[in-house]
Amino acid sequence: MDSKNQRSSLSLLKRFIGEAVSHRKTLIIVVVSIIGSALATLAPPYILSVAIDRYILAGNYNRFWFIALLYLSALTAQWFFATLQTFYIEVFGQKVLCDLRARLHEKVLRSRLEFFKDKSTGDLVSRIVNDTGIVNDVLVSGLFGSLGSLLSLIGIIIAMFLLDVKLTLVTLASIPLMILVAYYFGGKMRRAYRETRQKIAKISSVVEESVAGVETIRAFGKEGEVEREFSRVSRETIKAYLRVAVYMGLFWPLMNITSLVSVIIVIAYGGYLAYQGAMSIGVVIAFIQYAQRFRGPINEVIGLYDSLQSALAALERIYEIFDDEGVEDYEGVHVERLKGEIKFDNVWFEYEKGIPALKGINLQIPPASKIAIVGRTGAGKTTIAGLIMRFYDPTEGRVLYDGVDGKRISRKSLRRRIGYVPQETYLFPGTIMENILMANPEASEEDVIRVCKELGVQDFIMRLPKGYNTSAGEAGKLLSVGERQLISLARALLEDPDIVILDEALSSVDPKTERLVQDAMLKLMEGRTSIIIAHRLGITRFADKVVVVEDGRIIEEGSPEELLERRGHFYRFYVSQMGEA
Ligand SMILES: Nc1ncnc2c1ncn2[C@@H]1O[C@H](COP(=O)(O)OP(=O)(O)OP(=O)(O)O)[C@@H](O)[C@H]1O
Repeated sequence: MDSKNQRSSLSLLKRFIGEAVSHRKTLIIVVVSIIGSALATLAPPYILSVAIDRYILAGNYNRFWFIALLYLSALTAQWFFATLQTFYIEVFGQKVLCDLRARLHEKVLRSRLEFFKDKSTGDLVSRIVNDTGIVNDVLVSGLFGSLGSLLSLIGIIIAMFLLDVKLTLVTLASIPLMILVAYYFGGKMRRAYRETRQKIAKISSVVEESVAGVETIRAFGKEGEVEREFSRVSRETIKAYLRVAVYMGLFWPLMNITSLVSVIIVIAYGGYLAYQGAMSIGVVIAFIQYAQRFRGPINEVIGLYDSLQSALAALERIYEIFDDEGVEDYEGVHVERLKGEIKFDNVWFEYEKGIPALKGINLQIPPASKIAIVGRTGAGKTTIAGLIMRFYDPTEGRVLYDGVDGKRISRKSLRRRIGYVPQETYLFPGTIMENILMANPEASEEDVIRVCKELGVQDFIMRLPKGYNTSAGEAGKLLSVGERQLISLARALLEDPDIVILDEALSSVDPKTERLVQDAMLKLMEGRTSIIIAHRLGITRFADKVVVVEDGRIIEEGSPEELLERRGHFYRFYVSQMGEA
């Protein structure tokens, strides 16, 4: 890592810690329990040495109960603080994690749509779920665990020095060996373990892809290839797990043996000193116990160092989302109701710099009028709708609502007044009832039923296994595109908007449902400013005005009759579509 990277990692870490310490109360309990735990670890070996020297070897049994009780209390304290530490580190970690995830999720929901363009869903999910998990494991649990370990290690060394300097120096000679083993074999073990997680993620993604693409896979007869890919990944996973088993098998026994080296040193040298009368047996036994306690902390601290890189990388991916500036602002005046006049005033719009999708659109939509937008694929119809919803703001020019620049109106309140019926209806998790109710928090279940009856949606909802209480997941499988769009229409009607935007479903709908959809659309449009993105031109006969868009420009506009008479672009579209029909 170069120094610039190191500096930015350090600032990321500082920023993270700065945010994490806001959970002050839990943090204080954690710190107290870590200190308590480190101190409590030191006591038992010392008490044992006193018990041996002053009581057992001295034959002083009448007050032995006292030292035994002390020993028991020290063990209890050790247990108590260790439990407290484990639990509260987890509490603290989960609080930080929950916070981080909630903020990330909120940020994603508030991001401008441009933000999603260069990110896959999988990538975002992984940042919000996995990366935050890694950060919590390493930077919260790992860091605190290591802090505790380091504290115990320092405590142990100080206690040993206080007992005997020479024996301490000799015992410490085995520490470099332990560090070497923990670093080399432990590192290999941890890397192998990380690989197993990657392999498992790979298996999940293969399964996910084959479930999502099952129809395409069958249509192209690619089952064999997908199966082979799956078994290849499965075999790699097995190999990765076996590698972990080998390194685990090597590492822990080796670590035990290395720590026994220090014990042997203590027994040999300490025993020699005791034999010469320069040291008591109790102190030798305390040393043996201390020496055995090196192993855990050393492994933990080196483990943290090892996983720090991946945690910092995860932290970087997390803050990349936080620092993306493309957030939708919800500022501006709040509108309760709109008359519904919309005006496009020389509107230009670019998704990508230098490539305009709309090129100087001028369009006047009077209140309660019906406008049909037609044009070839990619002409800019959906973009016009997106600008009315303020999913995007014009690169140049203005969109005015009742004469007020859209940029001055709060997006939330504006959208609340616009009913949007997309081509593909998204059903939220929950029941059909909840799915329609969400459009208007003030509406009751009776309102939903009334609206559904009005739109002629009631019949097919009642045919679902549990009627309105059918889950969206189940309903989604049972309903056709047209029927789902009807639910969307019911939602929009319940919202009682001033402006409606209808993106007609492209997929072929059976004549009966098509009739229902059309009637429902007309009902929704009644008395409201309506913008219909018309793919099938039949619906344009209900429009006051038809606007033909091509390559981001309006190339023709007028009433449907006028345009048919003019025998221009609209006429040619119409004739070719009717001809196909
Ligand atoms: N998110 C986007 N990022 C970049 N370019 C886009 C994006 N969405 C649309 N475009 C481009 O903007 C232009 C207009 O697209 P738009 O979706 O508005 O057309 P449309 O008339 O609605 O087409 P369709 O009938 O296929 O829905 C197209 O050239 C399209 O490639």
